[in-house]
Amino acid sequence: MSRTCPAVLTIAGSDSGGGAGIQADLHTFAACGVWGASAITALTAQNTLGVLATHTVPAPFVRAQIDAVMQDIHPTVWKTGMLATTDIIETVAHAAAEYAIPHLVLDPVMVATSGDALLEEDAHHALIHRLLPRATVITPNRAEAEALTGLLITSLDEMRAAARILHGIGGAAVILTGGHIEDPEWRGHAVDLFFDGTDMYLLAAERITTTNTHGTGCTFSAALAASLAQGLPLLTAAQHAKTFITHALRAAADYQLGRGHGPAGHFLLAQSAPLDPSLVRVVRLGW
Ligand SMILES: Nc1ncnc2c1ncn2[C@@H]1O[C@H](COP(=O)(O)OP(=O)(O)OP(=O)(O)O)[C@@H](O)[C@H]1O
Ligand SMILES: Cc1ncc(CO)c(N)n1
Repeated sequence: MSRTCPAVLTIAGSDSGGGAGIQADLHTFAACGVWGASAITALTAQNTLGVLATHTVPAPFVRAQIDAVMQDIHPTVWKTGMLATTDIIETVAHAAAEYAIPHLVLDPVMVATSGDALLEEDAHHALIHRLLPRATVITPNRAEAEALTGLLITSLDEMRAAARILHGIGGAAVILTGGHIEDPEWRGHAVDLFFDGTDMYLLAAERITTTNTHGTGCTFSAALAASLAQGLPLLTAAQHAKTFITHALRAAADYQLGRGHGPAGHFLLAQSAPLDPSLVRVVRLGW
C-alpha cells in the first residue's frame, strides 16, 4: 500500500555556491524528510563571498515550471525566496490564486548576506500588495522588515511594532527573524518574533558564534514549509524550524567552506544527534 509523500514547491533563485536559494531549500527539505520540487526564478553566479552575476528567468517560464509541478506532483505548500522582478511576483501571485494553494511561506528575499541586491527596487510594491495577501506566513529578517514597513528595527519592541504592521497589510502571520538584532534582555540569544494576529510569541535559542550564516533565512523558511507540509500547526512548525536552524548553525561552526560567509550545515545534521526541541524557548508576549 503506497502512502502520500509530503511535498513542497520552492519558487526561488539558484545559488551556484549551494548555500542559499534553491539549493539550501532542497538540502533542508531532504533533511526534514519531505519531497522538494522547484521552480527557478533566476540563476545567480554566487559563492560565499558574493553574487558575481544574475540571469533572470522570463516570467512565463517560471509559470511553466510551476504548472509542470502542480499538474503532476501536487505539493500543498509553496515557499518563495528570490523572486527578482515584479513580473515574476505577479505570475506567482496569479498561480497561487488559481491553484488555491493551502499554504504559502513568503520569504521576502531582497539582499544577500554579502549585501548584493536580489529583488528589483520597484518590485517591493508588488511583493506587499500582490503576494503578501496570498501568504500564510511571511518571514522577513530585520532589513527586509525595515524595507517593508519603513520602521527602524533595533529592539524587541520595534520588532513587535513591525510585526503588527505587516500582519495588518495582508493578514498573513509574521515571523520576524532576529539573526541581526541583539536585544539587551536576550543577550547571547537569537530571538525571532511570531505573530499570527491573535498571539505573539518569542522563539529564543542560543546565538551561535560563527560567520557561516549564508542562507540562514532560506534554511529557516524551508524548514518551516517542510513542517507545514507534514501537517504541523504554524507555531509548532516555527518551533521546529528554529530548532533546525540552530542545529544547522552549530554544525556550521565546526567547518569552513569557501573564504566568505560559509553555509549553514543542513546536510551535516543527518550525521549528528537527532534534533532537540528543548533548544528553543517559546515565550508568550502581550501585544
Ligand atoms: N548566529 C546565530 N545563532 C543562532 N541562530 C541564528 C544566528 N543567526 C541567525 N539565526 C537564526 O536563523 C534564522 C534566520 O535568521 P536571519 O535573521 O539571520 O535570516 P536572514 O538574515 O534572512 O538570513 P540570510 O539572509 O543569511 O539568508 C532565525 O531563526 C535566526 O534567529
Ligand atoms: C539565490 C539566493 N536566494 C536567497 C539568498 C539569500 O540568502 C541568496 N543569497 N541567494
